[in-house]
Amino acid sequence: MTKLTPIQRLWRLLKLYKPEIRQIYTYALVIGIVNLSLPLGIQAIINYLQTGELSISWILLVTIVLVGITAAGLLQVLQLRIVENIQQDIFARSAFEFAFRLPQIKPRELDSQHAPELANRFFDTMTIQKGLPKLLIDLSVSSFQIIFGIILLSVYSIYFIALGLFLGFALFLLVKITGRIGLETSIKESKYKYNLAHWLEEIGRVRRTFHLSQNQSFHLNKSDDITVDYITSRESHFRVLLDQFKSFIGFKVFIAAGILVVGGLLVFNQQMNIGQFVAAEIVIILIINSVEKLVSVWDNVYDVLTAFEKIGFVTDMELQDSAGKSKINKNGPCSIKLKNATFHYSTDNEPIIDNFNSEIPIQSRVVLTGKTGSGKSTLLQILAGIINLDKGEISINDIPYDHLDRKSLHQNLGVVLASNQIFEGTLRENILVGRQISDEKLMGLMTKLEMNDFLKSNSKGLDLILDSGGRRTPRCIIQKIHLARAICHNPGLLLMEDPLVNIPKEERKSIIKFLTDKAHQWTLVVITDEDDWIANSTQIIKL
Ligand SMILES: Nc1ncnc2c1ncn2[C@@H]1O[C@H](COP(=O)(O)OP(=O)(O)OP(=O)(O)O)[C@@H](O)[C@H]1O
Repeated sequence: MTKLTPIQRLWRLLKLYKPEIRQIYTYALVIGIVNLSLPLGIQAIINYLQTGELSISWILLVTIVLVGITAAGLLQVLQLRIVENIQQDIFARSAFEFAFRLPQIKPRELDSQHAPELANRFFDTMTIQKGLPKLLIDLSVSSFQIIFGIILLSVYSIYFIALGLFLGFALFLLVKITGRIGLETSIKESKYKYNLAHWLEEIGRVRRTFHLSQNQSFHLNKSDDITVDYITSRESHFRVLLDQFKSFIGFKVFIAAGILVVGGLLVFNQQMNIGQFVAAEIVIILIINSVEKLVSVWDNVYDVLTAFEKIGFVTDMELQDSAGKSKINKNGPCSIKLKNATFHYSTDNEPIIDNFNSEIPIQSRVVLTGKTGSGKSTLLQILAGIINLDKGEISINDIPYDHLDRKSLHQNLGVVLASNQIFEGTLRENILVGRQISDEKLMGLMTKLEMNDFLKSNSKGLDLILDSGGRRTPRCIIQKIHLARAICHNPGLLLMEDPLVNIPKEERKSIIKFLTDKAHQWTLVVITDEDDWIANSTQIIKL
């Protein structure tokens, strides 16, 4: 997939809001024209005043100028409303994009990434939200103001056209020369900002370790290193901004000098009256203010483009495809075949699973063993359809995984992973994860898993709120929640990674008996080296 540039990403987003942006720009155009009514009105008013008479025309002109200013203000209010709608929409889009994508990203994409850290990039949605009004309103209003101002000035004198052209060309050069380097330095600065946020999260995650080894100041030194990198790159970016600002001061002086000299000479030579001179001065001030706005918006342009780059890193990650159309029956029994299965991680050259063959009949009770690092967890993820083989074939009920509708596989699958999978939510939510199962059935299952004492010990029952990672929940209960989650929907295939290590020995036997009972039609594959599991197994696979 070809990687989009930040500017292409910006265009792609703006295209979604074409009608709204067209409205914003139409209003900007009208505002640009209406704003010129001020200098023109003042010019006419001065001319009238010079006649020494107060007339109806004078009152009419003052009224027109005031109506013009009010109309421009009202149009700006409308612009703000449209931009606010776009901002809210961007937030909602981004929230769903992240929530949808994070669980679906191909494991290969995450081989060298820490998935929770990727969520930090969501905060750049706010940078886009905040930057967009400046980009859409300030940029449009300022640009039209400059264009119309120069057109109006050119009516007064041909010299002003030259001045306008010079200004336009100089601005173009400024953007061309400093734009790319500005974006590069901004992206670099942002990289260190994320590195630091990630490191601070790591300190928070293992805070006890750092608390106990505070004397070593290791965490402070590392924070210091990243902060120095950030400040150095921020300084380079700031220098680009500063260069742009300095160039602007040069333009400002040049333009002011030009208009004062040219305007003054035109008045002396009676090619321009005082009213026109004052009007031209006001137009110039409007132009200079607009240029100033453009320069200050530029910082936002970098921020917004950088934010697109950062968010794009996540949204570019490939998602797991649903693959084929063949479905397996919900709650139906499952047999599995592996033929010359081969897999290697992108960070390793050697395959972890190399030409592996195996057959697992329906209702098997399989124990998966092998020394550490032999690839047991990897094989479990292959069986679950989480990671795809490089070579060879894996099939379930004789349907190759390539042709299998992954959704139907996941509906018929129960998985217990070794890692903690408790999220912040109620006990019920943690077990069901969106499945529709009655409380009565759930309570029956929890009795089987000997969780009644725990349920009785808290007054909230299934509505008990668990912390992220189940910080205040006993490890034994966490493991039982994982188990309940895996079997509550009576799957056809049950894959488990050391599912009972934290459960007291005396309870393990009865849970193993329950899980391996012939009454359950699931096919069970468990990574373990415990004798009780082996004693109840029908097949042992050694890696
Ligand atoms: N996401 C990954 N990216 C790169 N290498 C990985 C990844 N996950 C595992 N590995 C490597 O693959 C090898 C097999 O890992 P795996 O976890 O499958 O083995 P295991 O038999 O389950 O080990 P253990 O019994 O210690 O849990 C190890 O060398 C491990 O370092």
